[in-house]
Amino acid sequence: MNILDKIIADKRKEVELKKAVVPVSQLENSALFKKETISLAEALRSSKSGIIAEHKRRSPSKSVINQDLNVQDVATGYENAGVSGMSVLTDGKYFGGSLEDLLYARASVKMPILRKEFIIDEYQLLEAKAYGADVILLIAAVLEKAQIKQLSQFAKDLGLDVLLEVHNEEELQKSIMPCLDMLGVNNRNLKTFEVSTDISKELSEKIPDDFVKVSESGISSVEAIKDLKKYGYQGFLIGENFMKTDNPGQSAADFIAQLDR
Ligand SMILES: O=C(O)c1ccccc1NCC(=O)[C@H](O)[C@H](O)COP(=O)(O)O
Repeated sequence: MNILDKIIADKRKEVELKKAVVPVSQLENSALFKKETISLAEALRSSKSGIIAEHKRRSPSKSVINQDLNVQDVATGYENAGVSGMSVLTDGKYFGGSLEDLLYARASVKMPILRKEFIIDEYQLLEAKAYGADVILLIAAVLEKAQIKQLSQFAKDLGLDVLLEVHNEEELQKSIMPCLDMLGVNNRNLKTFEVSTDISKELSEKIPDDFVKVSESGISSVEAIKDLKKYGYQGFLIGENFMKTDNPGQSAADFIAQLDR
């Protein structure tokens, strides 16, 4: 079984357990559930940097990245640096994240926040809303076309933006549908961990212009972003490059200063 299949198998069990412990009504009655969301797609359309900076403690491909920081400091640092949005990994087993991380990030910043999770069930979208997310990720590699349609429509009904992630043309072709806001190309093959921004470049012309294009993973240089902008990308999801430093906010600020030069 590859890592993605393992993550999804665990996620199915986790979601069923959570449903038994925290009823939907509890999520719907939370204060944040009623909060208006902020659109990441809009922020990316109007923003110069387009950086979506991620909070990521560890990962299956890199093991530990940084376990010593608190999420509020990371979030505030990113916002002060001028990123367009933040991504918070909420998976515990493989990434060391949690829904509490999302809650603390939400309490610290006003910018759009993406719940970075392996979404397979509407329940997780209710959780995303209840814990303060503005955006959710759907991964085409683990969802049928009908599920993408159902989950993205449910997210839109909750006022959440939808970022749909693909890694090849087949995933892209099955995923193009109106209720998505952003189309992300993951430069990391989640089955082999191979990383190359060439896949973002290859798929760029096949993504219709009405979607905001986001390039995800393995981005560590300003030159890579300048290059990807030529292919129409407006969003750039960066995790490890900032999180591996002692001060991710400062690292993002230095990066954005170079982009502006
Ligand atoms: O990062 C991994 O190793 C990984 C493995 C399996 C599934 C997902 C994985 N990452 C999630 C992400 O999409 C990245 O955290 C995100 O795009 C940022 O990537 P990076 O800038 O390379 O940290």
